[in-house]
Amino acid sequence: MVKAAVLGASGGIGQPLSLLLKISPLIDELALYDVVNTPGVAADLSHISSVANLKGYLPKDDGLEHALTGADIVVIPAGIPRKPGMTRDDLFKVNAGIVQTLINGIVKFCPEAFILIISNPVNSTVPIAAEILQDAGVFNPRHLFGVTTLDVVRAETFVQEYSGERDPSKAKIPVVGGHSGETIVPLFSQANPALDIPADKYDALVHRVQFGGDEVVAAKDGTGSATLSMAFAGFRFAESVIKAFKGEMGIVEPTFIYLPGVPHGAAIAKATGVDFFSVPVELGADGASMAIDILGSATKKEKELLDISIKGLKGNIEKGIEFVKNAPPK
Ligand SMILES: NC(=O)c1ccc[n+]([C@@H]2O[C@H](COP(=O)([O-])OP(=O)(O)OC[C@H]3O[C@@H](n4cnc5c(N)ncnc54)[C@H](O)[C@@H]3O)[C@@H](O)[C@H]2O)c1
Ligand SMILES: O=C(O)C[C@H](O)C(=O)O
Repeated sequence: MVKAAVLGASGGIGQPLSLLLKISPLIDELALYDVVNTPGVAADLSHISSVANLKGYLPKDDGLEHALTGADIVVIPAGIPRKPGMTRDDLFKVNAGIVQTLINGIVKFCPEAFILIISNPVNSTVPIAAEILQDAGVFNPRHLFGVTTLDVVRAETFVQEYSGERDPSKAKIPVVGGHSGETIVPLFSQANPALDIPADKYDALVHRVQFGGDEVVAAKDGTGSATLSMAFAGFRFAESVIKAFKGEMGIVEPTFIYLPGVPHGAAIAKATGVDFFSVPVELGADGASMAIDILGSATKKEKELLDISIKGLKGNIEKGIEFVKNAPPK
């Protein structure tokens, strides 16, 4: 039996993500929580003739407690999205508090669940979650993931003309670092199968992966950011976590983790100087079973990109940790 919960289930990401989870045969029970509209979203999705038994919850009547109790996996797309002209860091003020509230709920009602954080800025919201879980004495770094799969999905899509794959997802391209602008680093040199990117196209391709989110924000013209592609990416990552939990071997996904708490991660933390970083991670029944160090094989150009990424990430991570340290005592 697998129970999944979506927090922020009525939103632009939450609704299509909940649809994908509802039709997945891997999930037996699905709980949808949001501060608004979950009765309608749940009523609608509950008519779909698929395996998952689905219920919607609001904050009233202990909704968060009911949504989270017994959950094996919690996916969090709650929080405000960007508008043109904003950075993901501009979302911190509002979203840090939302993530704090929801992680406090997880501490109380399902501290052993896998936690998948989509809410931006991921570079800071994941450290916020880690710090809260740590303070509560329930932090299992193998169970906490910042979802950076959309960066991988974009890289696969944008290199299709060079990968020659009819199905772009067949090209495995590790994307490492963080999830905002220059902290995102596609390692095209590590693609499998190998790519032949013309030298004069390389910089534009890297830039497109790093700033793909801005393309969508601009096109949506003030009405939000990526929702449908993110639902696809969030579902792909959640499905990988669940498949590994159920015993499937050999699943590897890049994800933003607390490196010192995951086997083989401490060496990467030492080499980069940051504790939180997205790297390819082997998933197992207990979550992140091993961080895979591919940074040493990066090209000179990729190492320059990594240096820029690390510089940016340090401030984002520190900001998340400080937020929890300075939070008023509960
Ligand atoms: N990690 C990524 O790659 C990635 C990609 C796209 C978007 N995002 C981020 O995901 C977040 C959500 O984006 P969206 O487009 O779905 O936004 P949205 O505004 O459409 O939906 C957010 C939902 O969160 C709900 N919410 C707010 N506070 C809540 C709380 N305390 N508890 C439960 N639910 C709450 C809202 O009611 C709303 O339904 C944003 O922060 C966005 O930047 C991340
Ligand atoms: O760009 C955004 O703000 C949303 C998301 O992080 C994305 O990469 O599309």
